[in-house]
Amino acid sequence: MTAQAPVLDLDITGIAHGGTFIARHEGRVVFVPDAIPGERVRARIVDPSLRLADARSVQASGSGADTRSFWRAETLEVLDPSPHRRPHVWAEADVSRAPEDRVGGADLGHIALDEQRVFKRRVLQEALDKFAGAGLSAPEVRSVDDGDGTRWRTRISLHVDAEGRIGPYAARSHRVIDVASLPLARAAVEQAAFALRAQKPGRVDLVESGDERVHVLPRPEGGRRGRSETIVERVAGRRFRLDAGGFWQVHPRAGETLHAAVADALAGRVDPDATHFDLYGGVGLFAATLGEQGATDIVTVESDRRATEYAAENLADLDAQAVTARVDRFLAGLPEGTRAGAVVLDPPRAGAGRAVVESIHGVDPEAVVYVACDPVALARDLGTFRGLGWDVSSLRAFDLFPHSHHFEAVAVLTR
Ligand SMILES: C[S@@+](CC[C@H](N)C(=O)[O-])C[C@H]1O[C@@H](n2cnc3c(N)ncnc32)[C@H](O)[C@@H]1O
Repeated sequence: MTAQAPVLDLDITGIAHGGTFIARHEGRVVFVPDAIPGERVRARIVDPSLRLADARSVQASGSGADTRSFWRAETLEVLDPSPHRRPHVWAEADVSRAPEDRVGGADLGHIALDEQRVFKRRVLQEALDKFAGAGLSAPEVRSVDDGDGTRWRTRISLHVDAEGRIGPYAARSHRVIDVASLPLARAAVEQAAFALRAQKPGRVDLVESGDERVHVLPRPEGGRRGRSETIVERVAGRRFRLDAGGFWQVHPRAGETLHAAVADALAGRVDPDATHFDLYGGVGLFAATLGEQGATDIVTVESDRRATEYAAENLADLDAQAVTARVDRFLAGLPEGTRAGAVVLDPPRAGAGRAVVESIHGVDPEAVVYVACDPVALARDLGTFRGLGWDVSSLRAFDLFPHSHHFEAVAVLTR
């Protein structure tokens, strides 16, 4: 018999973290992209090892051939569309194209913008309920401008394949797709992307800096990632110098939005005599916020040496120390009895983790301000803080990644 992937008609009942949606088939969870809760879709199961014969035997016996608790699928056709469905904001990601030809990176772009934010809030609420303990309410995920959610990406990565094709990858694949538009990219970034010629296979990053110049950073396969040129970003009147290829938030309003949220959280909580910590500090954005709020003794900790060097320069007018270290090791090495004023942390997607949360608890700060880019990691870490006696005194969320499942949250913890 020819192996053939099963096609099923599925009712979409929920949204999962990561930009896919949830259906159930005979009790098993099926993750389905390009769908919306309330819809009925025709979808093909894509787990490579699962073929029609296996699926039938699983269905017939209720056990046996496939023991995984979930399947993955791809939407072939929307049978009963949601009122929130829109033509995809990126034509090359639309459900009308073959699944393998749909670009990735805009996994909510088929949903009305306001409703995307409702779904993001739901994802945060479900993560809080599951991992952070009872009684926390997810806030509204607020828009940071009144636009249509396009033209915000100051940073994009394109890929170059062996045939010299340049473009984004297809969703959940490493196949380069030729596209006629990059609607989430800033206009100048899109223009620079379409002007690219003859790149070596690998990746090409494009970065629009605060002065609206676009920098092209080729990253050929096997090439060493060297230093790139220095760029300047501006937040609340302060200049931040950084490596063009180094970390900086992607949305042009992100720096101001998060700086303002952290400043609100810190207001009245900065004791000028205490030592304050900016953990996962990058080039010093929130160390500067601490300084603006009256901190006079600030330590910013970051594992990337280049970023720390820039942080030292960027914060030269403040009494700030920029340390290159892994946060877990840095905190574990603090002298016994160290006490902190406020701690700001902005970890990568994996979150801070139990050991770091316990170390922060150990320095007994006045307040902890947690800037999060992953709702599940945030919820886990909030659960750990709450288990140690901390309260979540405020939680805000910002839609800094329209048309994708990502967003940022800022939590304040006090005791
Ligand atoms: C989400 S970024 C935040 C950067 C900065 N707060 C900002 O807003 O520009 C996370 C930063 O943590 C750094 N990082 C990742 N893992 C780390 C670790 N274990 N210890 C210290 N820094 C780490 C990354 O290099 C990155 O600069």
